Amino acid sequence: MTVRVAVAGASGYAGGELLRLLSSHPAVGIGALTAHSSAGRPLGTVQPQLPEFADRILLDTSAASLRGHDVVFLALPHGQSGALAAELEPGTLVVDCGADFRLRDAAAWERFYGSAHAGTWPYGLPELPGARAELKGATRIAVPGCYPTAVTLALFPAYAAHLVEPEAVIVAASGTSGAGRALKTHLLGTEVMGSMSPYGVGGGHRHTPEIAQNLSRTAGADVTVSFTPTLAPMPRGILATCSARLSPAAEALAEDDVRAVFEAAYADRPFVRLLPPGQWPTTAAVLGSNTAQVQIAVDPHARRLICVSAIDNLTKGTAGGAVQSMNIALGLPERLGLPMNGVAP
Ligand SMILES: NC(=O)C1=CN([C@@H]2O[C@H](COP(=O)(O)OP(=O)(O)OC[C@H]3O[C@@H](n4cnc5c(N)ncnc54)[C@H](OP(=O)(O)O)[C@@H]3O)[C@@H](O)[C@H]2O)C=CC1
Ligand SMILES: CC(=O)N[C@@H](CCC(=O)OP(=O)(O)O)C(=O)O
Repeated sequence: MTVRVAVAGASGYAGGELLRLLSSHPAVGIGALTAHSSAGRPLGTVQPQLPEFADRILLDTSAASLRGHDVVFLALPHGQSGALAAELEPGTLVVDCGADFRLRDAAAWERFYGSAHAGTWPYGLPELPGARAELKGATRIAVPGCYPTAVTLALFPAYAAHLVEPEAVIVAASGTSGAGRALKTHLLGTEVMGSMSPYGVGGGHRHTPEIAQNLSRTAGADVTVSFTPTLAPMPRGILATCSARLSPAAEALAEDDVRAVFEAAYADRPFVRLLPPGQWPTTAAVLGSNTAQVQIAVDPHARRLICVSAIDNLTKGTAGGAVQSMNIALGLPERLGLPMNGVAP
């Protein structure tokens, strides 16, 4: 079977990573590639790392150019997906890398994104308990944000097993590609090189409600999240350091017992790797791979559980996660076409 796939936003970072992965996916044939300001140009002029598609002319992003495919990936700025998806055939699988359909709470959407809520689609984080059943056969999928992917993978076992209190503190560093390709002053090389800086401090980042939604869904109770993102001088990668107070019952557990809970939770999640004791996740080790590395520690003095994860924001954090969800939706093997190994050094 060949699945005919279109990529909208093929000139952007997420679109480029989708094409890198889809080009070696054995069940996929690449159809239309669309863009906005780069429409009319050959893809090779904006994605020189993809020689296989160098001569493909980027089309305008419209329903007309995207219709007639089995799968359409949308890698567009927030707010662009809803109207476009509504014009595509209901039987087409639409996988949206943007945020438009991630949140269930319309009020939270309006507060953090400042526009009308478009709706809610099945959430494309297959590792979350119950997610695979929801994704199988789905024709609309909302791919998670990159920080929510890193944080949720690190913390969900603790919330699923009620090891921690419903209040998490997260500090995460991201590479600059997380902000997309469009030129932004704070991402100029001279300002970003040799420096780390926080942003969205004080609960203002739009991924805060998405992280809370994932952890609350897992815990079956409201989880409050304090999330501080930071910008790191590297092109790709997220390192998320997450902690939560141990629940009274879990305080008596040895670290090995907590570890056993995480091992069980990740047992059938091929893209999550709990590292051996003493080894810590690094962004370098997951570069270009769809793997999330996780490590945990119990801090008995502070009575907190610390969970650290590393992902490549463009692979597991966007395009890889999107392809993984596509595989499940179409009934293909979850790992098909996805790299488990990274690029190093
Ligand atoms: N970067 C990341 O780590 C992650 C990104 N995402 C999401 O994926 C989506 C794409 O992000 P990313 O690739 O980083 O962004 P980029 O800025 O790199 O790319 C944006 C793409 O959208 C196109 N575009 C721009 N404006 C419009 C418009 N008005 N209408 C239609 N198309 C338009 C651009 O075309 P052109 O260049 O021709 O103008 C380009 O192809 C976003 O929703 C983002 O939030 C999700 C998770 C992580
Ligand atoms: C470093 C950086 O700027 N990162 C982006 C997150 C990227 C991401 O996951 O994106 P979406 O939710 O937009 O899909 C940010 O903080 O806005």
